[in-house]
Amino acid sequence: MEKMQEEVAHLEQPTPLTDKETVMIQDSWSKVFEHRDEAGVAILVRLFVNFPSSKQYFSQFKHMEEPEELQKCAQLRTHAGRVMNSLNTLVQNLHNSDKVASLLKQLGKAHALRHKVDPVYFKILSGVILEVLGEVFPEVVTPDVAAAWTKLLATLCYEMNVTYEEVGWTKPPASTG
Ligand code: HEM
Repeated sequence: MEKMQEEVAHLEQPTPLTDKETVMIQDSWSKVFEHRDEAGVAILVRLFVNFPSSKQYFSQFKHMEEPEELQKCAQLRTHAGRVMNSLNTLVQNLHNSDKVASLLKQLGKAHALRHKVDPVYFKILSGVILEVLGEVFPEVVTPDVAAAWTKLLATLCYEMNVTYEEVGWTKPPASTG
């Protein structure tokens, strides 16, 4: 049964990443990014299988259930590539806080205004990213590395919520689709 948090507004702002955390994120990401296609697809398939309501935004696979079928779907693979490339740009710019802020603002605006994605799914996806990376890259994602990633993803979720509030996001009425 799909369980998700109802409320992610008013998350606390995480403290800025330390230099050590930044280096741990960049080093671990470079290893993950060598396998970006498989890693990205594994993360998104896990999201859509474990949290089926997150498929509602994707016309091509919102009714698909089988992981093998989801894995082959072009729209899923395209979004997986976009997620991995956006995270790569974010990770490469961690020393430039203005750039990080503008990347996250752009991401939040597009998902709030164009795709109308409920911000709760950023929190859910963050958990899935940590889970899958920990399983697939256990030597890379040590507890300290996982803690640094947890902080980065919490920052992403916090900034999504700030942007969603700024653009006046309101939850659309529940769909039966
Ligand atoms: C780390 C989190 C995420 C990143 C980096 C990301 C990145 C992107 C990018 C770069 C695009 C294409 C450019 C654009 O339209 O802005 C996109 C499109 C989209 N995203 Fe995300 N996304 C994330 C999370 C999510 C989540 C959690 C959902 C919904 C559950 C979602 C749903 C969509 C949809 C529906 C589109 C349009 C897809 C299409 O046109 O085929 N995204 N995303």
